[in-house]
Amino acid sequence: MDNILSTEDLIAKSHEAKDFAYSPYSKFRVGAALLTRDGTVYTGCNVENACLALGICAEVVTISKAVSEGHREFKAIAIASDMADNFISPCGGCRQFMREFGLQWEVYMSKPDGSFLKQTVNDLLPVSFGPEDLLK
Ligand SMILES: O=c1ccn([C@H]2C[C@H](O)[C@@H](CO)O2)c(=O)[nH]1
Ligand SMILES: [Zn+2]
Repeated sequence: MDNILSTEDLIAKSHEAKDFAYSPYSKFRVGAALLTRDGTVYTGCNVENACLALGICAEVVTISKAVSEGHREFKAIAIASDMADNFISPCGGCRQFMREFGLQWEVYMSKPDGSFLKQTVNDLLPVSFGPEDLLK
């Protein structure tokens, strides 16, 4: 990432977003902060439901907020949870959701102390199926 917003600031925003998590069933709070290529930042959190299967992940909420406001080109997404010992890692569904919008953007998986693990979407979902396979 370059001059737009520091990695540390994007991660901090993902931890702030975690405060809005609606997770009464799992009690597992997740926040995300997404940086678009034009420098706009969107945040989101997981949103669970009494019909448990309807819960949605923080990453899907956040990417959907951006796409629904016209953004499809992303530089990075930061993800936050309360786990002190593990970096929060996106589920398989979220990896596919990210992959829809490219393979070479960055995913920062963080801990509450701000430490992080950086991977590209392609690192997290190699040999993937994507829009290029359908939109020929
Ligand atoms: O990367 C992740 C992992 C889990 N969750 C949510 C889904 C569910 O609400 C709760 C427990 O799995 O955490 C996310 O939002 N993102
Ligand atoms: Zn997920």
